[in-house]
Amino acid sequence: ELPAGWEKRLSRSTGQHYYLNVYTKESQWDRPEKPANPPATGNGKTDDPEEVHCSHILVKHSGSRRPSSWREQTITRSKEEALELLKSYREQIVSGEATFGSLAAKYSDCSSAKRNGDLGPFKRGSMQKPFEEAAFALKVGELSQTVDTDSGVHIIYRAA
Ligand SMILES: N=C(N)NCCC[C@H](NC(=O)[C@@H]1CCC/C1=C/[C@H](COP(=O)(O)O)NC=O)C(N)=O
Repeated sequence: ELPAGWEKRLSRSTGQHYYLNVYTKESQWDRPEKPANPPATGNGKTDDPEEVHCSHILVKHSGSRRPSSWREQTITRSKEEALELLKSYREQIVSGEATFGSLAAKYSDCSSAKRNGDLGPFKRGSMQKPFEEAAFALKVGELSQTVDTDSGVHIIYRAA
């Protein structure tokens, strides 16, 4: 009996059997011992990855380390206001009313807004700790809750 989430297939080229992870579509020759991770939201990748590829929406506030951005010369909103804004963006994304990228492009106080919030792939050690911890805890395809850094408050989407 195969562990859950795997299928036994026959390779036409070699006539050998191989095993297909029905969630990630990855295949392997060796018979799997562990059940395949059923995806919670993304493709179930939860092992601590070498690097992650994330996008974020940053809303700065008066306590930000650099209370200025392409959007606003001097940012004076309070942290509470910033959190309210971010929560409304998160609700719009979760409800499907708006896409992450479109809200990042319009409202993110980070220069990555020009790339729909995309930060590209990064390893541990490049972002501020709270951001890194939240990003590396996400599954692929998952959206974080609000995250606090010296830059302001963020929501993070893990693309890969
Ligand atoms: N490796 C990549 N892609 N870029 C280098 C990022 C450097 C890193 N940045 C951050 O940690 C903040 C929080 C997450 C994203 C980010 C973006 C900040 C936010 O805006 P700021 O507070 O700087 O005005 N803008 C750029 O750096 C840091 N160690 O300060």
